[in-house]
Amino acid sequence: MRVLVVTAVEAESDSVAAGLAGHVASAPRTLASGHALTRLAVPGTPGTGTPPGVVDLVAGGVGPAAAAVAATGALAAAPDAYDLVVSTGIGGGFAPRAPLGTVVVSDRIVAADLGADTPGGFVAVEELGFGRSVHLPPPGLAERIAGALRGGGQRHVVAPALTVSTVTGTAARAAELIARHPRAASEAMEGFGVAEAAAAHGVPVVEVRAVSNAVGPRDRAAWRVAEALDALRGAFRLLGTTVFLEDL
Ligand SMILES: O=C(O)c1cccc(C(=O)CC[C@H]2O[C@@H](n3cnc4c(=O)[nH]cnc43)[C@H](O)[C@@H]2O)c1
Repeated sequence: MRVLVVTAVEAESDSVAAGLAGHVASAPRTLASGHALTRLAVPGTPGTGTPPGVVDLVAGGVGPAAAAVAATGALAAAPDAYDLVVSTGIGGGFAPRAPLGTVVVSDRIVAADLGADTPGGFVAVEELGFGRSVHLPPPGLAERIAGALRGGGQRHVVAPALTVSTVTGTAARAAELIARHPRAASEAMEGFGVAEAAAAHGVPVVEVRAVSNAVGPRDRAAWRVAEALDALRGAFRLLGTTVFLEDL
């Protein structure tokens, strides 16, 4: 399978690369968007019929717009080159569903603040008649990814992944989001941007987040980024030997 993996920062894409055991990395090439794309050739498993895979990595920057630009740069540079796009990196977790270190696999990718604030509360963009705020991964993909993580003992949850442009910093905001999205497990800033680019190019998308902090009152001291990056590496180690080498 040919997979495009979009992260926000290099530390996240480095964790993904470290997890894809046995890969052979090419020298980075620069996309027209200015982003560096690194290609990993992931060997198949001889004698099992598992084909080799290709994973391209791009660190596109923080936020949905930057992520959309980077994903579009890679997708437009190689039309029909990808079977799947993955938005991944660290993210906030909604307690109690996603404690620190949990890997959240999206069954929905939601732009949680795309809409209008009104006296009656938030109105999503589709209710305003201007488009969409939800993208869905292919049926069954999140469960297949979860199966690979479960097999490797990685703590994980299949749930909606929220995308915001402003990191939640209060309990009230966290409560507002979970009231609108009761099953949500993660909050990050790039997923929906990557999903929009993938949809525009007709390529399936999924989001995979490793929880670095609790969504709620701002407490930077409580963030556990290194642990989350390690969980991300572990998740992609498992995915690189199973899901990423299968056909969608
Ligand atoms: O609150 C701060 O002072 C602060 C300082 C530096 C960076 C941040 C970020 O929020 C980094 C956002 C970056 O990390 C992802 N991320 C991780 N946890 C969350 C979260 O709880 N909510 C949203 N995004 C999160 C995100 O995808 C970005 O790439 C804050």
